Amino acid sequence: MTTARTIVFDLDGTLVDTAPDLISALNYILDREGLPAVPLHLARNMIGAGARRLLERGLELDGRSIGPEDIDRLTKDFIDYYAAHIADASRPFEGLEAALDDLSARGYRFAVCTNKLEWLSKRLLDQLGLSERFSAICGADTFGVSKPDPAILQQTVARAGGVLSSAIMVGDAGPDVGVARRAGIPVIGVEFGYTDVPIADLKPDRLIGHMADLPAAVESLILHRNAI
Ligand SMILES: O=C(O)COP(=O)(O)O
Ligand SMILES: [Mg+2]
Repeated sequence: MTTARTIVFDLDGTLVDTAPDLISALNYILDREGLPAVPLHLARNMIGAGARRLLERGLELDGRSIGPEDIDRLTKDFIDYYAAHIADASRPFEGLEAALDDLSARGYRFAVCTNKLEWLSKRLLDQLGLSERFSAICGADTFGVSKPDPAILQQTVARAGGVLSSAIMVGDAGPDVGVARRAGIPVIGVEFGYTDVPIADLKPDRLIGHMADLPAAVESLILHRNAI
């Protein structure tokens, strides 16, 4: 019996359009600190390196740099607020569930590898009714390393019961392409997510502009790999 192939997904900007709730939480903190709000279109591309980094980037926009203790305190407040509003406006990207149905019927299993905290990721996916679809949901605190460290991807695939040699990564930003490259697996980039560097410039193996195109991109990667 062969092990099911594993598709490992990034979460923010890949599975779920989380920017509205993340940026509301950021603006709640900025407002409390007496700083102006960051507009959604600017703030979207600051997502991707975890809550603390998002907050630091938000503060840097106003030329504010604060000490580690203040950042710790603000990060905690940010997470408390975000956790209470995690699925107010966040929704799966269009076509996600149909794409997962299609791929699952073809025998793929799924995992999540995100730089979000694990409990926040599980809470979000629970509230959207998506958790059951994933064999493993791993975040920046699950193994003590975050993307692009390849150890997080290796351990996520293992926790999902898969093997790295038949895994594919799907993501929207530099840490996702980086983690896949360093772990030696193919990567599909999505064009609808959050990234400061255009995803095409990061040269993923395939690029998709809509979730409906995911099954065909996966199959073409597998065909390509089998032909080598
Ligand atoms: O929340 C973040 O900053 C990153 O999350 P992601 O790794 O799922 O994109
Ligand atoms: Mg992302």
